[in-house]
Amino acid sequence: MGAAQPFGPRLAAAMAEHGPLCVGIDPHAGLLGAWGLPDSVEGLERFAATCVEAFGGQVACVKPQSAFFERFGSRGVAVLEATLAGLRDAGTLSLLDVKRGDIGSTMGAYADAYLDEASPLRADAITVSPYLGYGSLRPALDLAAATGRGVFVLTLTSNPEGAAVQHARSGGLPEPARWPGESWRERPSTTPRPAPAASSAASGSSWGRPSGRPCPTSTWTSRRWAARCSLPASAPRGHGRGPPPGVRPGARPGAGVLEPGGARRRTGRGGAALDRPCDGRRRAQEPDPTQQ
Ligand SMILES: O=c1ccn([C@@H]2O[C@H](COP(=O)(O)O)[C@@H](O)[C@H]2O)c(=O)[nH]1
Repeated sequence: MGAAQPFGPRLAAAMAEHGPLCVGIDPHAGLLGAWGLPDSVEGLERFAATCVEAFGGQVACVKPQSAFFERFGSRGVAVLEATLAGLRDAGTLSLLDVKRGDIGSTMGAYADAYLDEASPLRADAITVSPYLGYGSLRPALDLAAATGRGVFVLTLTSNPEGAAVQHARSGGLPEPARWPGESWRERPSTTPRPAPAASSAASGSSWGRPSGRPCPTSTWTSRRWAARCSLPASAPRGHGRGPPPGVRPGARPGAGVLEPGGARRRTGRGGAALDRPCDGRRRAQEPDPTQQ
């Protein structure tokens, strides 16, 4: 594989032509019903085909949610294949929302399923979950880079339950990935601060976070998109060239338990000590346990 144009410039071009809108296809039972369609594979097929016809060639990107196709089994997955093919034929970028994340050969198989040029379920980009560690995503990141596809890594999601994990803080051992520059502004100056350029190059991070926005929202998601797409084509993009921002190179992962209520419990030597979940506003007010 070689000459595929990277996804970033392709998305930037699509947005320049059609605007920043990414249309989600989420055919849940209620929506099918509202369209006067049965909650069946036939209804799904009709809904998805209408979306392809309506949005193909009109918007920068379409995001089918895989779960709403998978719930109908192999026939639903066949509709998803047809939907992705229809978008391809229309020249519209597809972002398949599958939120996959696993380790080793399993992650490799997910990558093959969605990012390989020969796969019937290939999309222009997918969503992945970094819960098993950003490095576990490497098979997807590498294949995407090789085939000119994109990988959107979940960081902050819009659901309220996400904060317990996504905003958990470590006790000085490897921390959850942070937005470049986010935590360092809040911390005392004794905290080591990586040089911004080195940090972003090492992490391959390409997201930008608007400052002063403590809570994730759906609107926020589209801002991240815009920030990502406005980066120059030469900027490193999520290829796992190093630890994420806020994680020291060479830092060891370890085990830790997040107790109900947020109390911290170490689970052994080198354990990553997650303490309490918090939202951004509380975090700014609370003392930082790593500085005590
Ligand atoms: O943080 C999030 C939240 C939702 N999604 C996906 O988007 C659609 C629905 O979003 P709404 O906010 O309900 O309109 C669905 O496919 C979710 O899985 C997401 O990707 N990230």
